[in-house]
Amino acid sequence: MGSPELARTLAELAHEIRREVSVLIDRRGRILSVSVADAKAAELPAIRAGENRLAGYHLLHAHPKGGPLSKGDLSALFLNRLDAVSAIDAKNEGQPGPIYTAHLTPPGTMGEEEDWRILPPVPIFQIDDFDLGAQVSALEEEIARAARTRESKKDHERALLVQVDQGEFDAEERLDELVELARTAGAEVVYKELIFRRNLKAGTLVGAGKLEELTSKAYHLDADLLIFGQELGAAQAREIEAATGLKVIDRTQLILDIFALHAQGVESRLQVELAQLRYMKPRLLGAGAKLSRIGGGGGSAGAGAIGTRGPGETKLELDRRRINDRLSFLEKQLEGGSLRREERRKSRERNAIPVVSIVGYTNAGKSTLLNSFTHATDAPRRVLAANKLFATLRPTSRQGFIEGIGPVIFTDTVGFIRDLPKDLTRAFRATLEEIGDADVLLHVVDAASPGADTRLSSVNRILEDLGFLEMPTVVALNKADAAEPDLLARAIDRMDGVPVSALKNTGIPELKEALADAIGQVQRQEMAQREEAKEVAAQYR
Ligand SMILES: Nc1nc2c(ncn2[C@@H]2O[C@H](COP(=O)(O)OP(=O)(O)OP(=O)(O)O)[C@@H](O)[C@H]2O)c(=O)[nH]1
Ligand SMILES: [Mg+2]
Repeated sequence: MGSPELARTLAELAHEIRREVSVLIDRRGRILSVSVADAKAAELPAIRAGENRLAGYHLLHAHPKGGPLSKGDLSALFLNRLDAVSAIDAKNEGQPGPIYTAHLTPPGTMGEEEDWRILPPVPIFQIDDFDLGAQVSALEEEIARAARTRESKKDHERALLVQVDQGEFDAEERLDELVELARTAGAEVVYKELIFRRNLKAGTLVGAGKLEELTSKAYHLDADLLIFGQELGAAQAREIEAATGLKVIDRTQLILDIFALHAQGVESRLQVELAQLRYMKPRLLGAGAKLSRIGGGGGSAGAGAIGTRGPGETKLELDRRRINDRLSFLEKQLEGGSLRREERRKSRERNAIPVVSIVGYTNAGKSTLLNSFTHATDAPRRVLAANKLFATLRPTSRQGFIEGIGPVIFTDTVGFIRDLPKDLTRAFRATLEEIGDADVLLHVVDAASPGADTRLSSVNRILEDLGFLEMPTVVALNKADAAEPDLLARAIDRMDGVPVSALKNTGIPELKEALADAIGQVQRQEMAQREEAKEVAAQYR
């Protein structure tokens, strides 16, 4: 690890020019570079992406001010996966003082100790005594072993989740929702954190120090995916990737990904692809830069990696030159779709059979309720209901029956979510507009999970955007079986809803009664309007 002569020369030089001096030494003792800079700014070769090894270099440097290893030295060690970093104390007129050395600790040791181990300082003449080589090979062996275990058990990408709390009242809920989204996308959440920050940092959102902490967490928890609950700008995502070496995606990408996984039918696939391309387009510009991935497990960039999935079997086409062509093709295709829908709408006799649109937050139990309404508990009539977000993407209609009304068509719709990505709202607008064809809306609320009120208002906000807030609406407080009784009682009061359990089939008759009332009212109104029109017509005859 360098010779006493080299150490002495460095100390003299640092003292003379009053700057830090660094040299990079490879494992055969050859000096690769010399820089007048501290460890963080020293010139270092790029890390070999995806390799489960150390960099193979030892950074030796002299501090004119003296003292042990600084925070900057240690993070340079960590972030660059150096074999070791050493600092020579040069404050004594260029006479080299003790040498401080640190090397990394093996991954998976979080909580027990730091990311690095600082060895006891040694006087310069003992510099040849330590066998850094043995230390380093032991460490590399351990890193490789961890990587092998990881490869063998890895069917899920392991992810760190970060939600920035800017003082929103529902920050905690947002983090929980992010966990659900990540889980639905097939990630294994190994760490989550709510980071309080009133002001976001332009480049890194959470600041360089926090990113370092997260990099360290990822190293020890063997994760290579970092998911942000905030939308990241293209430049921001790249900066965070560069700083952490992790694959970085945001909530929007995660949602797009889930939609891509669940999209069924030609039209939803086109809609999802359109939304994905619109979102990806600015992010592909300038994304050619090679990223170093610390701890990257090799396979993670393969087929089906989170954040790169396309709808159905098609992998998301990332060729920038073809994006524009594809975008206009998709837009044209979807335009055709909405025209066809328009015609269908016109040709259909205006609701000879009343239509109830089931709307609500994702995972509220809309599909389960549809099944329970239409007694479709057996395949193949059963609609997919699953404890995953956005299980339903395509509107499905089933005929049911309501006492006093007769046959009724129930339509299941795509679930809503707070801050639905703009591109997705746009893409699904045509689908969502079908909600407006209904006579009555059935708004399903999950009354058993915390935050029912916020979810109810998020849904109402989207309905308002679509112009459907004024439609006659019945609120169902679902999952009554799992709800805290007094919380449920309060929710009934506040939201004026009917408690039901779609799963246990309780409260269904009462809910149908409420729907019958609402439909009856709509029918009476329509009847009155028709009568009025007839009278007006009669006057002019
Ligand atoms: N305990 C309980 N769980 C329910 C009830 N209704 C639905 N669930 C569960 O909630 C989860 C979501 O149900 P879905 O019917 O798929 O919800 P959804 O609203 O259609 O969801 P998306 O289509 O993803 O928007 C499933 O795991 C259901 O089993 C209920 O009354 N009680
Ligand atoms: Mg559903």
